[in-house]
Amino acid sequence: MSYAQLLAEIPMFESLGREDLENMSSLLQPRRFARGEVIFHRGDVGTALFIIRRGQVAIRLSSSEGREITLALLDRGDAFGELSLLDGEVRSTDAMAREEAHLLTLQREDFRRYLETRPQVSLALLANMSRLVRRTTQLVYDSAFLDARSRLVRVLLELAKTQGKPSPEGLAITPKLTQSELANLCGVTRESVNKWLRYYVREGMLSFEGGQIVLIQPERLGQDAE
Ligand SMILES: Nc1ncnc2c1ncn2[C@@H]1O[C@@H]2COP(=O)(O)O[C@H]2[C@H]1O
Repeated sequence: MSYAQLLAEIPMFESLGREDLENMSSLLQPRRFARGEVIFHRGDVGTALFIIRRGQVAIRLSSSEGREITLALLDRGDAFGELSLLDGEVRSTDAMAREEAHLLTLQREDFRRYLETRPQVSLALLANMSRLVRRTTQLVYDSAFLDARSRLVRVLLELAKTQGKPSPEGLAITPKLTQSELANLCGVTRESVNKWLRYYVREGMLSFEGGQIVLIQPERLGQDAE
């Protein structure tokens, strides 16, 4: 698939016409990262926007004692690294390739030129940033008001909504997540995740298929954690 076709699938650039897409394609640089490789660190200077062609990228924060929170799991067609290009500050998070990742970069000046000359791209970017602020607010709400079980359920339901695929038993969460990764996404301990996953398997609301979590009865799961 050509770069222009991929760009046309990205909500931020979907308003661009064919000529703009071809033009932007010619400005993209391919970059490959091995599984587990760091794409950038929090605090690095941001010089480019990243677009995912293949693979999965985790947007993460880590503490000096080695604790981690995963803010988002991104895959094909997602773009990241826009914040530092907009405000000129350093990278706000770490980004790491969860599996071999084929990325494209668009340099800051080129990205900004599209924002300045194509209002639809700026509006789509604002919509994207609104979602990001909402998700971050939700994260603050969850950490302040929800217990471990409800946070786990909320993250499972969100993953199923954004990255779920129908499976024979229910709705499979496509990224294969270890319990530690799930714990990092929920901001709870791995032990809690283990305890509640086993509970929901026993209750018949959840199962595992080839390493993927399957929500058998998402509605019941949602009601259970309310
Ligand atoms: N809370 C968040 N949820 C999802 N993505 C984020 C969040 N915070 C930052 N990012 C992305 O991670 C990137 C890190 O580098 P930037 O700060 O340049 O741009 C950031 C956004 O693209």
